Amino acid sequence: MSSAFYSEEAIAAAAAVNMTLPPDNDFLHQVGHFLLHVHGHILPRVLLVYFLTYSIFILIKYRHTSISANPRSDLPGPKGHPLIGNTIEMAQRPPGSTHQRQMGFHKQYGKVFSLTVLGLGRVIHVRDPQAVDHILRVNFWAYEKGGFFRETLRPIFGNGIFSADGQHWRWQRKAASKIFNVNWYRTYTSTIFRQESQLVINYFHRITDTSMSSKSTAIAPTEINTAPLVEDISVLIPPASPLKENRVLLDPASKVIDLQNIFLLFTLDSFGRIGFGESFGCLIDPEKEVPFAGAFDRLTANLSLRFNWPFWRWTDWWSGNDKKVAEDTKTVYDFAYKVIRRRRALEEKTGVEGGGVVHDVGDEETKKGRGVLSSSGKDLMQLFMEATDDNGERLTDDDLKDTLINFVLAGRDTTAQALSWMFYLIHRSQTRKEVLTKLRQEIDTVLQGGFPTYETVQLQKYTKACFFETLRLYPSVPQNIRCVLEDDILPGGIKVYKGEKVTWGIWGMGRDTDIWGHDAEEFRPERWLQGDKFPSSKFVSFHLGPRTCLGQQFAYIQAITITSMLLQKFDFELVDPHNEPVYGTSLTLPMANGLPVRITRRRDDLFHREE
Ligand code: HEM
Repeated sequence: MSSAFYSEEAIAAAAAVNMTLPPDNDFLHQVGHFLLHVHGHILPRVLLVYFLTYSIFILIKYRHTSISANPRSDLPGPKGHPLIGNTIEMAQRPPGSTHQRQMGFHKQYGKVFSLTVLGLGRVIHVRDPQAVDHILRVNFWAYEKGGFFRETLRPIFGNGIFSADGQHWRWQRKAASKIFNVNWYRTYTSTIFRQESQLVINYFHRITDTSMSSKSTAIAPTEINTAPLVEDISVLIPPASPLKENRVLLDPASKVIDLQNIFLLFTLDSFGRIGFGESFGCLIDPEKEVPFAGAFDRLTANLSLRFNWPFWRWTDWWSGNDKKVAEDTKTVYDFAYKVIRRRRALEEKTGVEGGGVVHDVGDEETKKGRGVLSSSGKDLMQLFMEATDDNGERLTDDDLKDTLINFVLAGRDTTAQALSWMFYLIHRSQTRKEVLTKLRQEIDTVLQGGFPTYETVQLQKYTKACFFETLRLYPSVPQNIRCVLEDDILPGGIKVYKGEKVTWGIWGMGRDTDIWGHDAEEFRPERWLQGDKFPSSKFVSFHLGPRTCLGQQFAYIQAITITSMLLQKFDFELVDPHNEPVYGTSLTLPMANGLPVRITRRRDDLFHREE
């Protein structure tokens, strides 16, 4: 048999097994040839044409936006590059420029503008208190933190309250709300703030009263009245470590210290005691590195960079940064688990949830009969270990770890940074001298040389106004973002679609003359004393609505306590009183180079108190 269609081999193979081949006709022949031809020549061309047409379509569609964002001609904003939108510009964040740049865009495009960034999609920037109120309060459930926020910040927030959404967030909020109450502030936290402020004062006395080297500034442990509660505190205090990179005592001879660093140590030690009953021991020797604090700082700074840089997984791997993040995460987690294990052991020993720890923090002042109430209270760890969720379940060790880390972030950096900006503002050359005079007058009048308590803090309206005025100009959380869960219309008629992001710059809103009047840029605490609403709803530094900051009172009691105690005893002089400190890149608003100040004993200390 011969055939034009079948090959010799095919015919031979069919004969060998007695198989009859289908008829060899022209039609089949032609179909076969056609397919071969298409496969060999035309198909790649068809695919190529399809690919080119599709690419041109994509290039035209996303000529100014990132590939993940739907083009919107109804929104103004800086033109982006094809396919990547504004990704490159947004990734460039030299210290001290991010918020000014956002303000510049608002000036150019108005109250709303939008950008597109790979990985984030369309990000709509709003600068209208009504729109922010709508997102955070009025239509709260149409917005969430979202997967992007959670994944980017997972190493630090885990599933804690800051990154949780929906039911998981609601439960955590409910449990924490019960804890942050007036009674807890009055009997427990206020006392700890006072005791920790006293440690700072002791350290400052050593600097002002002697000429010394940085070595001799360590406070002898016996002088510390931190009342460690769970047996041996030394297990938690990090072992002796090298001198810090960020020094506290910058120049012993001229008594220059980095005040921001001191405030960070103060809030961390206070939080250690309030959070789990044990000080981190930072104020024992402020010059020594505390591994937990170092790791924590690097982690927050590193993770905040990931927000606007979609390629961080690859670049971090390439630069080895992912290893640093992993190391720092481990240091932070190890510490948290150590605290939890100790509590679990106590729980087992006592048979009571959390070990039933109640701290007696009655201090020296009570013993000296200076009218300060003896205090006792449960720490956050105890309160969270007692709590149950809606199904009656207790928190797991992982939940507790996330809770602890979330609260350290909430309670440490925010207040310490706000305090630093406040001391800068009240002492800089541009601020009226009268502000510091009024502040001191109020402190002296209310306290009469005594110690602040929960009750006296409530009377210090001017001090509180200084704190809020600081947070208006230098909000500890300078920018915030939400993911749109369902299509919505913002006040002013701006449409937002599911999956898009909305963001608002708190830093810029605090300086907006449309919101705060012509003197918006001026530090004027008096603006808080005009009405009876304190704070006003246009002030979003503590957030609004159901996710409002839970620690607002905590923060100002702490800030007013240490401010009062320091200004009672010391004069502060900025090393550079004329220039604004540069802020650093982080989730919060640190001063990139700290706050160098010269300290001396207060010249007009009317109520000299024996320490
Ligand atoms: C000056 C000090 C502080 C400022 C400016 C501040 C500001 C804020 C802001 C803006 C938020 C909203 C974050 C968001 O959901 O995107 C927030 C939430 C929160 N803050 Fe503060 N905070 C301060 C101090 C504190 C302190 C000292 C604590 C606790 C010890 C605390 C506990 C919390 C908690 C638990 C939340 C989460 C609330 C929730 O999601 O339901 N904050 N804070």
